Amino acid sequence: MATEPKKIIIDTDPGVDDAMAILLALRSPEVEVIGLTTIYGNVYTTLATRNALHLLEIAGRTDIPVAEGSHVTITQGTKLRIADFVHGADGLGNQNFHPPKGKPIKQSAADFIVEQANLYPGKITVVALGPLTNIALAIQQDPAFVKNIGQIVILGGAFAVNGNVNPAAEANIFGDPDAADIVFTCGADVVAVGINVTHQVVMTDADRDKLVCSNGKYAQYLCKILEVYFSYHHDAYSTKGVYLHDPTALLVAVNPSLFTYMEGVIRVQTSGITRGLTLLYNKQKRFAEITEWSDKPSVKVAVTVDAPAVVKLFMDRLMDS
Ligand SMILES: O=c1[nH]cnc2c1ncn2[C@@H]1O[C@H](CO)[C@@H](O)[C@H]1O
Repeated sequence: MATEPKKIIIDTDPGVDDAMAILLALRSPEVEVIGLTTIYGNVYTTLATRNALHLLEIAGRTDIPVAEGSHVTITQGTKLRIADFVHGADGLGNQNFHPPKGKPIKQSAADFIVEQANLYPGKITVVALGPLTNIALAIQQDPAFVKNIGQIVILGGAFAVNGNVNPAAEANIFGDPDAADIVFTCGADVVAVGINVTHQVVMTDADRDKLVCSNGKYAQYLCKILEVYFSYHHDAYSTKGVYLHDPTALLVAVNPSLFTYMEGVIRVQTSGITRGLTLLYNKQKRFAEITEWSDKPSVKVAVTVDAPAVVKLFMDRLMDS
């Protein structure tokens, strides 16, 4: 069974759970990480780039290029919502690591994504873990992109549940709703994993103790940066653990059969009090009138997850590193 690993680009705003997802990807033989692209969200883009380079140095994988992404939203907005209260001011649990030695490549994130999709038509999966600005830019930049890109896996949205920024909106979609609407309706093979799914995947305090006790190099690193993320969850959600948002979405690229999916058309609310709301039309009713969902392409949306299997895979791969 010598199947080629799937080539993935991780578009990321590291971020504690981004760090988890990146390290998990590097420990997953099913995928080959061919690049990291950066975006604002959990931190500003400049810091996201620095953290991406740092994580690759920790992992000994400085062969993987980092391309810096947009500093503004797709509508040139500069008033960004940064979730440093979830991850620490440095994005990685306030550890104040040394600056990385490496530098990002000259290409922008969107240019890199477009180039790779052209080089390997149908073969690249983008795993988008932050606001969708870079992906929307790639779509706008190259009319052939939606045909060339293999799949876009999106961590984002809150499907038929409350958001985590406010009751309407999930953080990544709220970060750039206009970009999200472009990506969801672009016609590419898109899979969305919302917080209705990731909130089922909890790494408990006991799991963290197991990581602490293991000799895994990546496990040890993660334990250093986890404190802020854990205490935020204890305060905000009264859970005895943290949500594994980004690693869960990454596992859609690694092993899609850990999830079940439905299909439908997703539109994003771009203004008003429900800005950032994701609304899935499941096509069960044929409406008499033309709607804003009519004639838009369908995407896949994760609906259930084998949460124990996801947590186990995450733990096993990080402890065995
Ligand atoms: O309460 C929150 N507010 C803002 N961002 C959050 C919160 N919890 C998690 N994340 C971040 O946003 C993505 C999931 O929506 C995750 O990447 C997580 O790191």
